[in-house]
Amino acid sequence: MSRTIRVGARRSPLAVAQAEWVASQLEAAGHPVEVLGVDSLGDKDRRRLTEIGGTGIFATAVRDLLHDGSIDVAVHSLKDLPVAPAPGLVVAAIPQREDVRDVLVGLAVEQWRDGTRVGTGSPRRAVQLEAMAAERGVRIEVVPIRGNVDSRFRLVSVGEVDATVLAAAGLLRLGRLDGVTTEVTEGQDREINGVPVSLMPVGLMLPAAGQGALAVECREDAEDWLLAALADIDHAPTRAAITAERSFLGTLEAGCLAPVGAHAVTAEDRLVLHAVVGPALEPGAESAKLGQLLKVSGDGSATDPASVGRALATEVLPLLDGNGPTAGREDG
Ligand SMILES: NCc1[nH]cc(CCC(=O)O)c1CC(=O)O
Repeated sequence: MSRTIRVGARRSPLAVAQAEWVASQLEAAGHPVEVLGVDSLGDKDRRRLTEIGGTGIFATAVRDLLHDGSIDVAVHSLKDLPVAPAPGLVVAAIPQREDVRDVLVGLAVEQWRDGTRVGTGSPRRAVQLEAMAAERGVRIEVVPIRGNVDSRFRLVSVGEVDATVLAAAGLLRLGRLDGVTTEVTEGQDREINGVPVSLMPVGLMLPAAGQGALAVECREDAEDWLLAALADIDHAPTRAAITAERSFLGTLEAGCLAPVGAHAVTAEDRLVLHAVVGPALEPGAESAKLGQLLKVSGDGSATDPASVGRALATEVLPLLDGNGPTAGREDG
């Protein structure tokens, strides 16, 4: 017997938009749905994520409601979800991924000079931004910022930083790239509220494992009709790609906030995984270790994506030489 599906997510504008999107998918399949917002510690605490400690702070509050039965389904950004499975819960659906790329918001790379201030709280983005700058012979200053999409945008508009990096998926889900997305090609500048934006090719800025994808989670003892409803919105190629990316991350034992980028693409029965591993580096710290930015690729069968991720990580581990991503943590 089916009934109204209660979908819970954090109360941030992006999390709510994501939950509404999942709700609309379920509604289209004929299921009545109700969306509930949940307050989480990660949203209330304004310190840097690297200071708060613990992984999955965004997921915990929503998961608590799954456990106590006040919601049936939780919607998370996959890239914020720890790799380790949550006891008693299952990721019952991974819907089709949104654009996986990052967007450069503000001053274009060609205009970066020594001392250009680029804001990001993400070690993954920081190491790649610094490498891009180094390639052009300039030293930028990476400024540790965080906050939601709108507040990060504002820091650029008011000149607090010259540029920042945001996930295209977040901007798209919030409708910020509406009307421009189909025309925006990589590197071609567009403007949002007078601020230039440009999609960064994955060859330049490798996204975080799981970026652009959602995890739709429920209790493992959920009723069959609910599991079936969620299975209907699962997207097998996205699940395979994410499985490879996360098994790479998990094998490196890098937290979800580590300076690691991973992006998998499936083509028929094959899966190709590209990854980048940076030195354990605090944003804003002196980055004399840029030579350690390691770019690797591997491929294998799309039917066993976890082993593709594991194999690539196993190749990388000896190269890290004790300087790899330890408890490095990432805000994006
Ligand atoms: N870490 C914050 C976060 N988690 C998910 C997204 C965007 C949506 C996505 O990547 O799926 C963002 C914002 C950002 O990185 O710009």
